[in-house]
Amino acid sequence: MTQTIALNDGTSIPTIGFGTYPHDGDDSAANTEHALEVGYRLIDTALSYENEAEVGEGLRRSPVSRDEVIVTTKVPGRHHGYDGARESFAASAKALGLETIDLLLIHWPLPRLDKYVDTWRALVDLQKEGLVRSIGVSNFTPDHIRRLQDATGVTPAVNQIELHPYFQQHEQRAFHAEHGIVTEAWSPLGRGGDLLKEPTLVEIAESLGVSVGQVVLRWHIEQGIVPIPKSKNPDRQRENFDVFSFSLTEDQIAAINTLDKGTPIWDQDPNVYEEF
Ligand SMILES: NC(=O)C1=CN([C@@H]2O[C@H](COP(=O)(O)OP(=O)(O)OC[C@H]3O[C@@H](n4cnc5c(N)ncnc54)[C@H](OP(=O)(O)O)[C@@H]3O)[C@@H](O)[C@H]2O)C=CC1
Ligand SMILES: O=C(O)C(=O)[C@@H](O)[C@H](O)C(=O)CO
Repeated sequence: MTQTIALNDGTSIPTIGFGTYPHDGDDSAANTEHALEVGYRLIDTALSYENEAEVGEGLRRSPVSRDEVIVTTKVPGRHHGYDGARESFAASAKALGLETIDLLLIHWPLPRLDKYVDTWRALVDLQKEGLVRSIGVSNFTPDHIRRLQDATGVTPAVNQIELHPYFQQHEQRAFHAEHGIVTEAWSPLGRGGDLLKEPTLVEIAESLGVSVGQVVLRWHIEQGIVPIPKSKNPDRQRENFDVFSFSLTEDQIAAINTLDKGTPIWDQDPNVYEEF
């Protein structure tokens, strides 16, 4: 059975999800279908990924029942504002072929536009209307989240942020813990780069007889962080989900915690980064 983590709105989500961007021209439908076969029950997409139709097709092809799957999508910068966010929801739902979306996030805050609070008001209403089950944000700093709370009284259920052993985001996570926000980790494997060759991780992986990727994902899960690894490779999709039959010791977690460089791998500061 899928392990889950509670959200602050009374629902829950699986402790690991499946990222779907980018699939490099591959068949997102086949990837989604295979991910469901492997056992993933949390699927991450976005209007901007331009693959919602294929993700929806994968859901329909799969024998896994719709109500077992949490489908996440996101409102991009070009749809910020109250009406824009509602239009974004409608476009995503249509593309996915779904009447309701399980988790809708604001993709980036784009503070210069100063529309993320109105965008949030739309998500709050969509949730009240039963069109969206849970609502959250992505790439929001504590200041951005405080503004949402002050304006609406509604705290996001989730904040999806870059998070891996090289960028551990301790302050942001402490803020989330204080406010009952679940942290989702994008690029949990550092996009398969140098992180997976890191000697400390290689040593831990060898001692446990698992892969470095599995160690990294287990590190997330053991700290209550929900990783959403992406893979277009069926074997790696399976490997990344196979992280529930071993655990890390406190010493191993402490050793991984020393790897934090304190800076993101990509130059995407949420205070200034704009993606439309
Ligand atoms: N909210 C946001 O702003 C953002 C959200 N996201 C979401 O997060 C998801 C994951 O992040 P992403 O940036 O893709 O990075 P990941 O850290 O998930 O890394 C994906 C890369 O690692 C490779 N890989 C996957 N599994 C393994 C493994 N076990 N061993 C070695 N290499 C592996 C993949 O290659 P291959 O496919 O060949 O296996 C791919 O190149 C995205 O798909 C998207 O859904 C991502 C960025 C920003
Ligand atoms: O993948 C996403 O969700 C994004 O927000 C992208 O911006 C991603 O970070 C990227 O590909 C940047 O080059």
